[in-house]
Amino acid sequence: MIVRIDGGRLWDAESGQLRETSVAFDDVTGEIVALGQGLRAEKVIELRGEAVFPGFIDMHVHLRDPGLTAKESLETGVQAAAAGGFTQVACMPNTKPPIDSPKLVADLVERAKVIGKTEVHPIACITQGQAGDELADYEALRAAGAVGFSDDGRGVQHGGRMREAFLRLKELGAPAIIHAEDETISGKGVVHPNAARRLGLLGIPIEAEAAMIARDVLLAEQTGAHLHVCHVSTEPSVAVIRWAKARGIRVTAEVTPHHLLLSETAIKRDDANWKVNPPLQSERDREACLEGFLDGTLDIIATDHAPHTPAEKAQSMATAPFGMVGLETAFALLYTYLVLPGTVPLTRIIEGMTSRPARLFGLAGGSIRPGARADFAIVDLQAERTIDGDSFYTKGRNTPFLDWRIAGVIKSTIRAGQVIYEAGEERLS
Ligand SMILES: NC(=O)N[C@@H](CC(=O)O)C(=O)O
Ligand SMILES: [Zn+2]
Repeated sequence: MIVRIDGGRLWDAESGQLRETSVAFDDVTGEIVALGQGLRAEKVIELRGEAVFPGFIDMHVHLRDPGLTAKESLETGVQAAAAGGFTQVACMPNTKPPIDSPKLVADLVERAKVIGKTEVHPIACITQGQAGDELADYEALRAAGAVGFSDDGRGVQHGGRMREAFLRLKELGAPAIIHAEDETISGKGVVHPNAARRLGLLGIPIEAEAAMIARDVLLAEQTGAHLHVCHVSTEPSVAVIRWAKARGIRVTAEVTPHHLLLSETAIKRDDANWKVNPPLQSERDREACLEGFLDGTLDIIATDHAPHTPAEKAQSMATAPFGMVGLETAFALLYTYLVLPGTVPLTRIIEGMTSRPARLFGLAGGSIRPGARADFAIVDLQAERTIDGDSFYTKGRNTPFLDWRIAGVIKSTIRAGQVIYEAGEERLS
């Protein structure tokens, strides 16, 4: 059946504007058929001036399934994703057991299809069991549906092992997605050294991140593999990536909403909702990330959605796990606090959440044009709300953005021509 969306303002990537026009898609093939006025359709979705963006894509989320489902399950994770306007997410393998076998990859893809909400692209382990030693079977994992490889949650500490991984990934044409952290530098630290001093905690020296990025861009240069750097958070990291790109090294990078919006100066007390890895860094680091995102050094936005239970996060920062939830607040936070004040153009945010991740990782979607997959995030940019954990679809409540005012409410999300989220729908469990 041909379905038409009327009354919306469609995102036009070329002009970077919203345009009052219609779009028609086929809900059987799941593809966009045409844009413009007077399109024939058998069904009409009537909007009231909402913005229609390409479905958002998040290349870094933790769905905690299998094994850690007290924090999140595949069901609640993909519902939270859909509620955030995301039609595709890539999930990290630091589950229990870690995603290091083709069966675990295929299971996630299959189960997500059955749930029928956001599409899930598993990222499989670089090393077996994320133990940092024996390499996983990339070919088999890729064949099962892995979109890339990462030991996220930890960096691969052994440079020689990482070099072997790069050689194999180059052969396969798959990206190495790195959590950059030299643990001999970060040690047992939990926050930026300034916050550590204020609160009597252990600090994470900021060079723990850039030191490993420097190692890996050199390995990527020599091996020719695609290196993708997760959650970049410091000024020297941005400088190293900028240098590597200028040199022609195949490196891409992501930045999170929290590292663009918050710095360690905002941490007022020992509250584990503010504990994340890499940590909130200095104001100077935050500004460098913003600049890096604006000039394209940092390619894409990723949430690093990392749910934990309220009990885990009720602990002191010294012992609570690292991580913040982000799927349901990402777009609105960026829109309200970067776009509306004029700091970042809307087009850069949308590109960082749609077309760029699609292009970098060879995914469907990411643009609104005939023949593209009918993936849409439908957003009321005028509507405002206050961030309230009780309204979340994720099981996680761990965010430092509780009570922040935001503009931009996701009204509905469509993936491959199917409505996968409607504001106010019931929670899955
Ligand atoms: N980012 C975090 O603070 N935590 C992540 C791990 C990670 O992405 O490094 C987690 O799995 O909880
Ligand atoms: Zn990480």
